[in-house]
Amino acid sequence: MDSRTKGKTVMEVGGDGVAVITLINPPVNSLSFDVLYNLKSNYEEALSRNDVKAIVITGAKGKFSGGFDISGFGEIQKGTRKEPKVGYISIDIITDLLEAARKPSVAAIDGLALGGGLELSMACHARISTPGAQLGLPELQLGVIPGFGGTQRLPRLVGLTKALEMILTSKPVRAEEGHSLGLIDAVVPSAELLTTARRWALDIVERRKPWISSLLKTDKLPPLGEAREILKFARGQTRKQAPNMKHPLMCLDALEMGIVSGPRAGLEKEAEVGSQVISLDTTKGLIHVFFSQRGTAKVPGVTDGGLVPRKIKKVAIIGGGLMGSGIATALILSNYPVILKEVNEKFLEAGIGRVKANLQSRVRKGSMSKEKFEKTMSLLKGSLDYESFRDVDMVIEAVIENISLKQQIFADLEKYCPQHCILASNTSTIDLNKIGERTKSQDRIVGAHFFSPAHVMPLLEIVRTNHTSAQVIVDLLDVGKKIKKTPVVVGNCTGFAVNRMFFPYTQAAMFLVERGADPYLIDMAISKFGMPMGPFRLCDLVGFGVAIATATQFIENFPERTYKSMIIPLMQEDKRAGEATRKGFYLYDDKRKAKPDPELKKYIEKARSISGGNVDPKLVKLSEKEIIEMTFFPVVNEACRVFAEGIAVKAADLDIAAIMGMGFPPYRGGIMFWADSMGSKYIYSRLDEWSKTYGDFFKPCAFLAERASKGAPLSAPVEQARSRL
Ligand SMILES: CCCCCCCCC[C@H](O)CC(=O)SCCNC(=O)CCNC(=O)[C@H](O)C(C)(C)COP(=O)(O)OP(=O)(O)OC[C@H]1O[C@@H](n2cnc3c(N)ncnc32)[C@H](O)[C@@H]1OP(=O)(O)O
Ligand SMILES: NC(=O)c1ccc[n+]([C@@H]2O[C@H](COP(=O)([O-])OP(=O)(O)OC[C@H]3O[C@@H](n4cnc5c(N)ncnc54)[C@H](O)[C@@H]3O)[C@@H](O)[C@H]2O)c1
Repeated sequence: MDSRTKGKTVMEVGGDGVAVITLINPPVNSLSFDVLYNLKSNYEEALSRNDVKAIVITGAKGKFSGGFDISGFGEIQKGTRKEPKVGYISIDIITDLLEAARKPSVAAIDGLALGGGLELSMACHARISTPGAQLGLPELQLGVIPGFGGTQRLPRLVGLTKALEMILTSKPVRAEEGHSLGLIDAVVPSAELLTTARRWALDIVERRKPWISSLLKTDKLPPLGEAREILKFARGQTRKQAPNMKHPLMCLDALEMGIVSGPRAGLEKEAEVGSQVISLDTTKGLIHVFFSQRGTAKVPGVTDGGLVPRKIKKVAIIGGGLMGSGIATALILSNYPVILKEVNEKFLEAGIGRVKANLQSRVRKGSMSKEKFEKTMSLLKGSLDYESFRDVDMVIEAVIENISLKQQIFADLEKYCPQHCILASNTSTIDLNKIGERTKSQDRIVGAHFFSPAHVMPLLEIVRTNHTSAQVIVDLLDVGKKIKKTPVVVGNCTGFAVNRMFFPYTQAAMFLVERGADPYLIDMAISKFGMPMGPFRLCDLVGFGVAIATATQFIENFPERTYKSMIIPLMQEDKRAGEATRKGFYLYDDKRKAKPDPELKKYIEKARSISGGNVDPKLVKLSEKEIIEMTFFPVVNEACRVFAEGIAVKAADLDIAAIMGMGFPPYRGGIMFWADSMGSKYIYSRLDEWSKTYGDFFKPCAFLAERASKGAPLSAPVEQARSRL
């Protein structure tokens, strides 16, 4: 393959008169412009050759196609590639050349047919797949819309309601479901895929099988009035669930146009809005997130050295509390045998009970069978001592946040565990060097920082000290992948990356209410911005015990930039400690529904008198934009410090850490991406102004000042910073 081209297709014509065109663009046979233009040439040749009666399209190496090459969108956004004429691929090539051809085509689908891949197959006259195939239109997840006719053909093949479900949720279906929906014509074993597809294609030629153009089907479409009602409902749901995004509604416009005015008009609308969505900021953010998420596992100096992950056969977890039980759940769900150690029978039973409850909730929801539950639980063994640790390959310590206890545990682990065993801690704040101080095993000590609930939250911060070996990082990256977490490798410091970014967020919110802003309006503005909840609701959820423990770490380690608010400690004194006590910033009913509490004022006023601050009329009347900036610019400031210190190697890692660890809205691209959309100069100037009025909590860091002075993006690589990785 020419190194300048991205992928190709090859065509082989068999003695049976079937031309097999294979999509080749590893690793997922994405449809790059090169692949698409090659496909067009192959097709034209197949149509012009007298020895070709029918065509089969398939993908190389067990994958049909993962869809349009997503980097192509980036090229168009950056202007490094000229956008083809609107509708050129979907109408001129896929519809008028392929689907309307006078020779039939069959898609032979193995592995995956996603996005443009599934759309290409839907333009074929039949689809044969293997049992494991995944079929879906996940485009909305990327900020784009199905743009190769998917908005028109999918409803005609599977019905409007199912098509809307598949498109709006971005979730794929398996082959069997695809078959029962009418998306797939036959499911056959892998070894029979091509022969069946060839035969099917010839059967169409010989009229033994129907020659179906999906675009012309109408039997699955509801009557117009009903279709309009269904679409109206879908629009309402979409507005509620994705209020800050335009592209899902634009996608519905294309669907509706096809139903109301016919498929050709629908295709034209799809092409028109498909082209418009590419330049939306939310689309840029989501595409950035797609690649950044995959980039987190690429750690310079670690993953580029040819190291192969060692097999982790057995894991031990110390502490079966909230975190330990969640981590154990995540591991056994991915078939790792786990030993859970606790301090006594009662706590052990409680820990195992929590794991059981985590799995039972899946059984109740129907996502796990009873047999699978039993089998998964059988991977978990309890222990009250270290005897069974003699053959474990990794230990994850998850006991309470107490340095001397953790130090003792690591010293014990060194005695009982084999020499190769990875010694990981789930600490959220403590310096790992301190934890390993009483051992000689610094090279195998690492942080495995899960987020609560550990079996649900997708992020795993892998914390590396100066001594942690590259092999240990590679091993943990592999475990992370196997338990379906997105790992972000960070350096060792108080709070690592996520908690360091989180802290100024809640602190800024406390500062604002002490100076007169309304906490409930702050929460509302931040939810509207796209966070799952505002900082006050979050503090209630986490519990004030954890909030105070974290604050203490920050006050000790970063005193110069910590805003010391007494609101939470004052409430804690009155035994209102958040949602668990039914009282915090909000009051909670039996159903955990939160409602504002007029008594909160009392605590705010008392905290204000302790801190000596005054109500500031400007802060009482903040606009939503100002609330967002005053809470998130301090986060950007801290993210800049984390980046400059080399705690994160890439700004994009902080974007993923913020999205997956803090709930930052993915369509804003992550904290650094969002900051760059506003510009370093603007952020610097705002922080600088606030720091002059309100103090050092807002003071812009040197990195931000430097980038602002050059007008440089915050996400540009740090050349000079001494990377800790
Ligand atoms: C204005 C006119 C422009 C032209 C018209 C455009 C119209 C577009 C029409 C079309 O409807 C749009 C699309 O098709 S958008 C793409 C839709 N497809 C997807 O969203 C699938 C995305 N990929 C995945 O979900 C997963 O990668 C996977 C396919 C399920 C595989 O998962 P797995 O865990 O095995 O591997 P990963 O680590 O995720 O990926 C491996 C590497 O492959 C890269 N990659 C995956 N998919 C694509 C893709 N579609 N385009 C480009 N690259 C892709 C991924 O980045 C990984 O790369 P590495 O370098 O990290 O190895
Ligand atoms: N709670 C969170 O949201 C969260 C998030 C990320 C990380 N963390 C970190 O995870 C760790 C655990 O937190 P948690 O919330 O699960 O605490 P927890 O109090 O719920 O659980 C701790 C458990 O450790 C057990 N334990 C104590 N000493 C032990 C010993 N010597 N051997 C075995 N078990 C022992 C206790 O009996 C208890 O069940 C802490 O370091 C915390 O900072 C917590």
